[in-house]
Amino acid sequence: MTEPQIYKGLAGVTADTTAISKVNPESNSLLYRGYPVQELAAAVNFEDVAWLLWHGELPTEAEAREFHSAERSARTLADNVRAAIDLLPLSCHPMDVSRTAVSVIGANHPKAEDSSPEAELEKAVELFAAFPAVVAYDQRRRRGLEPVEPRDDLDYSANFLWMTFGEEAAPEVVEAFNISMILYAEHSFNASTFTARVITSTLADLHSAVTGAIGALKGPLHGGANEAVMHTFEEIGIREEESAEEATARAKAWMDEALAQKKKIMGFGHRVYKNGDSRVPTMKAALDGMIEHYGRPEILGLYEGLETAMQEAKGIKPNLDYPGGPVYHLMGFDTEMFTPLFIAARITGWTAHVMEQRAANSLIRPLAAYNGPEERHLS
Ligand SMILES: CC(=O)SCCNC(=O)CCNC(=O)[C@H](O)C(C)(C)COP(=O)(O)OP(=O)(O)OC[C@H]1O[C@@H](n2cnc3c(N)ncnc32)[C@H](O)[C@@H]1OP(=O)(O)O
Ligand SMILES: O=C([O-])CC(=O)C(=O)O
Repeated sequence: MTEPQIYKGLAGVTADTTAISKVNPESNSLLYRGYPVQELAAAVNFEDVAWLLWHGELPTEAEAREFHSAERSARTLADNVRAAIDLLPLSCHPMDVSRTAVSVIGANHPKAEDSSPEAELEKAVELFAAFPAVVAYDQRRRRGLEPVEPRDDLDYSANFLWMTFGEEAAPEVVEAFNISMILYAEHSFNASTFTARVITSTLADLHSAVTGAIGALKGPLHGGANEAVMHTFEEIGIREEESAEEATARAKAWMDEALAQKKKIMGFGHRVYKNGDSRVPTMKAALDGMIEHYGRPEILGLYEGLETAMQEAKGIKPNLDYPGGPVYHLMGFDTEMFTPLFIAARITGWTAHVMEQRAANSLIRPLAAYNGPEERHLS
């Protein structure tokens, strides 16, 4: 009997088709429903990208008006979601809070077991609209602050920052946040999206799929890397009084030492892109803007020091989480909140994939080559 071919980590395996996004490592490009992501990031707001991912087209003016109003009216957390969050200890990770909150939001839904396309879209919109309040509520409770109610005169990104920090963010900060949400929104069959599709393939409901996807996103080989990048910066030491050059020198020395110890450095490398992540130039430009806005050249020094030392030693390039972490740090989020921010963005891609999977479903159930003991008996 011929041995089956094993594809460890499913690397290189094409599992299904998708019309939602195209990741092309050869041209180093990423298309959402055909549109280059950097064009979307420069021209539209995140709400409209969410619509695009769900519907396949950007909204018309009338559709946008109606959708923006639906999103603004669904931003408040139900009392039992707040109560569930309050029950969780402050020692738990914000990703655990996010996972629990999505589960409770799902349990609350009057159409929890209705998986018709209409019900599914309704759930996706409501989750998209409500989730920022989970992040903001958790960030504030960790700082001992009262929650801030949403404002329906602000768009998604401006309101997110308002609910988190209790003050209106500067337009350039809102813009950088909007760009980060768009870049994080969707990336084909990454581990968390595939998890959502596996769960959907059993005909489970949308909130179960998103809850499972959050679990897959938490790990540092996937979404948890944006938090891990910041821990690297913190370990090297963020010294506001330092020049970019001094920070670069310390970062390079840190990287050389870490690589000599054969450490894996979070924020570098990618399963699909081997020549640089298509989203990094756009996120790096947003980071440059935030460094200038907040007057923090030492962050650029650390960034460039690590990047250069990694390039020289191993030729491995940064992924989206590398500029993503410092962007959220400069905006004022606690490091542990970075991956929940990734959730807020990726809810759009996950739910688009849930709907695509359900529309042409086949149970996802691969084979395994058994390599345990031969058959044996108790006596
Ligand atoms: C938004 C996102 O989810 S992007 C991904 C975020 N994740 C990270 O940043 C975590 C750090 N990076 C990694 O662990 C990997 O690059 C992954 C998991 C993202 C991709 O992994 P794979 O495609 O399986 O590549 P793999 O881990 O086999 O790496 C290939 C080689 O490059 C090395 N390598 C890859 N990434 C790194 C890294 N970040 N630091 C050091 N070495 C690395 C590996 O050690 C391996 O070397 P070897 O051939 O000498 O053993
Ligand atoms: O595609 C991947 O494997 C990981 C990634 O970059 C993402 O999910 O954005």
